Amino acid sequence: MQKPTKEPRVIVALDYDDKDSALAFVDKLDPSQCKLKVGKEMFTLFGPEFVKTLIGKGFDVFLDLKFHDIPNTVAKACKAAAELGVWMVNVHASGGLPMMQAAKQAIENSANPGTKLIAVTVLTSMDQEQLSGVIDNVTPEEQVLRLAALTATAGLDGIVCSAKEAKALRNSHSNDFLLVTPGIRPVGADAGDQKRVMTPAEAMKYGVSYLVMGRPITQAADPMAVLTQVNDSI
Ligand SMILES: O=c1ccn([C@@H]2O[C@H](COP(=O)(O)O)[C@@H](O)[C@H]2O)c(=O)[nH]1
Repeated sequence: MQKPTKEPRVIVALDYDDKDSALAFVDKLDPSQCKLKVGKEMFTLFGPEFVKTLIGKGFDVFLDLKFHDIPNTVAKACKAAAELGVWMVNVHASGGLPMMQAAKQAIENSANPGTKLIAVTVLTSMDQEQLSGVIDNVTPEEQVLRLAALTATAGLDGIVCSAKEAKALRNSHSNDFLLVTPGIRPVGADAGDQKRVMTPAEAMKYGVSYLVMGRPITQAADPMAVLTQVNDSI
């Protein structure tokens, strides 16, 4: 009997400045091992065609462009992303309730109404000190919880946050509310510019839905070995 395939929980952030290197890596992967994330760098360099190439290879693609603009503009951008065929797209929750509602409505009215829409809360590169430069008297966790509540009110599918907030979030949001967490670092990995970090196994234990991992995999001497280790650990 064929083994049922489990949905992959790792989203590999393809932050390459060279398309050939990115595709050489992708060609070693199988869509059952991970999903893929295309962010601002690769989208700006290689555009929608690159995203379509990845979708054509059978991968679920998270288009991480973090839209943040007036509702009309964000809604049109989300519609365009959905019609590109991506699995997931995101906006900044700090754009506000009407902006998120407009984005959701635009996806529902698009040719791909099943496209997932999530909202960025507090970037995982921000610690208390950095957040204090933006907003007074609030911890990263308090701000994440507040923006998560706003995102849920808007009816979105979930949020981008750090795994550090997952435990508190699961007290007020069901498992259907997606927690997509960058800042994932295997034990001993370099944190780089990430401040709120956690290991893959710990993050899954606290109820994260998807782990976003870039450099620990793509810049490893053996990226496939790291991805296999992470998948085995969760
Ligand atoms: O809060 C956020 C939102 C998005 N990201 C993105 O995730 C990856 C993380 O890459 P690493 O190399 O594993 O640090 C990257 O594409 C970011 O743009 C984030 O890190 N934090």
